[in-house]
Amino acid sequence: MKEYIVYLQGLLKQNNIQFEQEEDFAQSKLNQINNEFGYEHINRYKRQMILSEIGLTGQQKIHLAKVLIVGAGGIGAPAIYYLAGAGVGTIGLVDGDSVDVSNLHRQIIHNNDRQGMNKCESAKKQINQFNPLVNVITYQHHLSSENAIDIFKNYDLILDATDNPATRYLINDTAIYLNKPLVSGSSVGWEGQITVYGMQGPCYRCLFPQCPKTVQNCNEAGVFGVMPGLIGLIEALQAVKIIIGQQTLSQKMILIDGIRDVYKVVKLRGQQKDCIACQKQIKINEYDYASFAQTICSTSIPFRGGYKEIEWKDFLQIQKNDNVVLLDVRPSQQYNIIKLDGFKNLPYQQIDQFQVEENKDKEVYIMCRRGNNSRLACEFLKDKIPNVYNIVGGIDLYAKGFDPKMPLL
Ligand SMILES: Nc1ncnc2c1ncn2[C@@H]1O[C@H](COP(=O)(O)OP(=O)(O)OP(=O)(O)O)[C@@H](O)[C@H]1O
Ligand SMILES: [Zn+2]
Repeated sequence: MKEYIVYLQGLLKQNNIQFEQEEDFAQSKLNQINNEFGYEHINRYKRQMILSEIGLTGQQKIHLAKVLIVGAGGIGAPAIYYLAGAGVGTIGLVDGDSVDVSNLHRQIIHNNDRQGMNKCESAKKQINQFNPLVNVITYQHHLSSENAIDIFKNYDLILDATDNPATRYLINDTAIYLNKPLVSGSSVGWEGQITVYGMQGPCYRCLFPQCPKTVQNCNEAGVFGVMPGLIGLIEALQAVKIIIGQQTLSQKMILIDGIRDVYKVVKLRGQQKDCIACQKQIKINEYDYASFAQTICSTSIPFRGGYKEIEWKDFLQIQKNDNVVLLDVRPSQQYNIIKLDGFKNLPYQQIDQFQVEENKDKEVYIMCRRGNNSRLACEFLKDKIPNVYNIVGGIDLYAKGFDPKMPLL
């Protein structure tokens, strides 16, 4: 009982809730637990309950905990699974996206039959079968500055399992504003990183007051499914350790390089006195997160002239003879997976290797994935070759207009 009261007092303090009679509150929680927590729970969780760090009290804390997971994608999927397996009593899920077949190599809580279904709904269906003792609450829309506080305030701790910097700052600011511990991870390519914000340590803004320019959230980067999987698992581990009062990754970060097998724990700098999130100087519902965290991928290259542009429908009418050169400037990995007849590959990064002398009297048509790098390639060649054309919209637009079944990479 005494241990419970201390734990509950901690929770109340964390959430800035003042209760006159904390003992009464603790007693009512205990009653709730006594009514809810029985043989069924012990049978299911006994293999972890016999661990000295968990025990009956720890398992009951886990049962009482309310954990919010934002994003039911690559990181969220294993986090949801393992937190439900561990017996977290209430799990909230926020995601407005629906299941796509290209998600399934990593988002293992979804399945083939649930393509097109909202991801929270799909995850809830899975958890209901997997562990019916868990109450899953779904928010089937994206988190925004308008709804974040209202959702977060119902939970004890937050997991960031999203993939874009604007949402990362929004989640950080809201969790810090409400004094909720935040477990935050990200993964791209073969890499992943994870830490815990708040809890007297730094927050995301303490570390990155300006949005890092290298942050990418575009699906262009590619990801090996195990990497977000690992990060999601460690997020679940951190969440449970916060609940049972064990040491966590606060002020530390795990960095994983899966292709080189490098696993590092680095120390982070502490909370910053001038951090506007930690100082609670941000009006979350008025803050423009999209402009603050504009990403490289969201920018599109404008047409600045000096070369010509052509639409696919006109390009397809052109006689392809020896005087016509077709260039695909996408990365070679993408070209090797899917290509259009007649196009040769020269990745944009190597455009300076284009044989100008050999081709300067020809018509050169350039395409890429969406029409941005091809514009840059045209800009590079426009003073060297008089007839350079950018094919507007790249192969994505071709697929949409002329071959709807073609996979978009
Ligand atoms: N503001 C937000 N609120 C809730 N969920 C979000 C928000 N922003 C992103 N997400 C979700 O976070 C998840 C991130 O998952 P993941 O990184 O695996 O990428 P994805 O968007 O599912 O896939 P892909 O990038 O291949 O299209 C997605 O399900 C996405 O919908
Ligand atoms: Zn901060």
